[in-house]
Amino acid sequence: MAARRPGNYKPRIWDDDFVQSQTSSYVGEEYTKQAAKLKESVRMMLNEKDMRLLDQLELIDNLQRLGIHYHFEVEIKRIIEITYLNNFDNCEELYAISLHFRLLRQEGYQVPQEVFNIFMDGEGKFKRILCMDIKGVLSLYEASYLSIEDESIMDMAQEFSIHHLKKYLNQNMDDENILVKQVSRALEMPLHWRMQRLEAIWFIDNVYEETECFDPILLELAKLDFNMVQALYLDELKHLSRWHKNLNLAEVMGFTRDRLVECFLWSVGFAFEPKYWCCRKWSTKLAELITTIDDMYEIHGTLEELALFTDMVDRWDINAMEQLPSSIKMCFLALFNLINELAYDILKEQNINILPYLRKSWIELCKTYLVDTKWYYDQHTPNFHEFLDHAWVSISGPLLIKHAYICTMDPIKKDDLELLEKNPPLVQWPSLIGRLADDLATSPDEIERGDAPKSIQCYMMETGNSEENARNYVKELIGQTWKKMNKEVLMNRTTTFSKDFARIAMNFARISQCMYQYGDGYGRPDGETKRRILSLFFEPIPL
Ligand SMILES: CC(C)=CCC/C(C)=C/CC/C(C)=C/COP(=O)(O)OP(=O)(O)O
Repeated sequence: MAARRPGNYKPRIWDDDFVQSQTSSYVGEEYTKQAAKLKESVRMMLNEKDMRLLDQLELIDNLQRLGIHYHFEVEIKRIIEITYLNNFDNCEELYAISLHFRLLRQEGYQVPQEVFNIFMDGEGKFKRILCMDIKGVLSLYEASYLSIEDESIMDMAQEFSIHHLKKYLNQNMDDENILVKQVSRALEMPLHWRMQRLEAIWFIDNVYEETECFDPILLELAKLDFNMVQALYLDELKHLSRWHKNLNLAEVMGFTRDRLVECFLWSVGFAFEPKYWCCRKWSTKLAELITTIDDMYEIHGTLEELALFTDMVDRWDINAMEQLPSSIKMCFLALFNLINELAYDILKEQNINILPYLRKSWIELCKTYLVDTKWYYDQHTPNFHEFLDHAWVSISGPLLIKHAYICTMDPIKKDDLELLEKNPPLVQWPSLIGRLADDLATSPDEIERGDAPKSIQCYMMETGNSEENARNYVKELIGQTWKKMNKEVLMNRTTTFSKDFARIAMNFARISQCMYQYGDGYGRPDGETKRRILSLFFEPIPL
């Protein structure tokens, strides 16, 4: 049965010649020394004994927003611990309590929602007078996104703050002041959901200099560090671009999206810190390959070919390859080689054979793709929950998160691997958010191409609701899933994984929401995605 149909994807924007021609001057000892000096000054600030607790929290908040907190993990951990023990009992300021709540929950401390009781009136509502303090309301708004399920005070806080921030924005629409900018951006997407690296550029460019606690040392370090890390990313990208050119898979396949640099953007959103190059390298390669395989199942292969491909992945068997057309043969061999190479690297470095484990996650993904294809041929529209039950796997989140574990953890723990195989909440929730964000953005193109129905269409078919209602429902579900993820990850209830890995897993949700924030930033990468790539990888911040 022939099934090939055009994908109608936009061509790639960045080719290898462009990437290799780029240079950065932010390399070498001179910059390293300058950065080390600045870091020392910041460390002294963090260690200052007489600093007020609130000033310390503001400093941490600014370091995080500026994207340089990763240099000061030990100092930040110590301050947060002290702050938790001191409990902030004497403070009655909305801004401060909310900041305290957000920063502590972010680090996994179980600050109760009742800390906000002092801001409630006799009817159990937030006092109206608070709306005079917009800085405080904004802080409350950001804090409310650190909530978990069944926290009615936090739900009220979110509703209250959204209402008053919108009102403030309407009344100050033409004002250029810093608070207006911050409120407008926050309402678009809360800080807790944002990709950190892009947030750093925005904060450096638009906000920090105008804040009350501005410190030129922090700004200098933030700009310098950003440019030095950008130089590092450029080297990584050159390496990956050479690999991609050599592989030549997307070019030969023809029908698929060719998105190496965009895949690297996903990977930087996943794990931005310089020490995670191994994770960026493998996630970029995997994402490139998954994209090709996703397109193969969705638009290129026939059902017979795809069933055979799935079976070959299941058996990890190159002997059956001859029965496949050459494009699909190439795809299988590329997959086979890449995964064996990763397993070889880990065996070499850590003396663990992770191949059986990697294979399982590929089998899981390909089998899910095949179900999609069968639904497409049978013209079957699953109900919403039937769809979601498998679609959080088909977004490839579980595969990427599990591979990220392998690339970031040393030593890899057998117990962790066994737990990850069961797709614990730490894997499920970020993947589900990725799926829902993708469906919100890609459904118009998918309907036009005649792809299998995704969550929006399944919800509409099942409930008879309009597209707008379906979209609102999906947005609501994203919010609920964040709360579940906060509970599992931040409150550290069931996860035994390290905080670093938990953060990387959560970042899968963040980078997905970022990529699909203004439509399909991956399938159509010539708009906001292009601008983001330029500023993250190719344009240094002027010092
Ligand atoms: C963190 C990291 C490295 C992430 C990489 C994410 C990535 C590029 C995955 C590949 C899978 C994919 C192409 C999803 C979107 O396509 P689609 O909208 O066609 O997906 P669908 O067919 O499943 O709806």
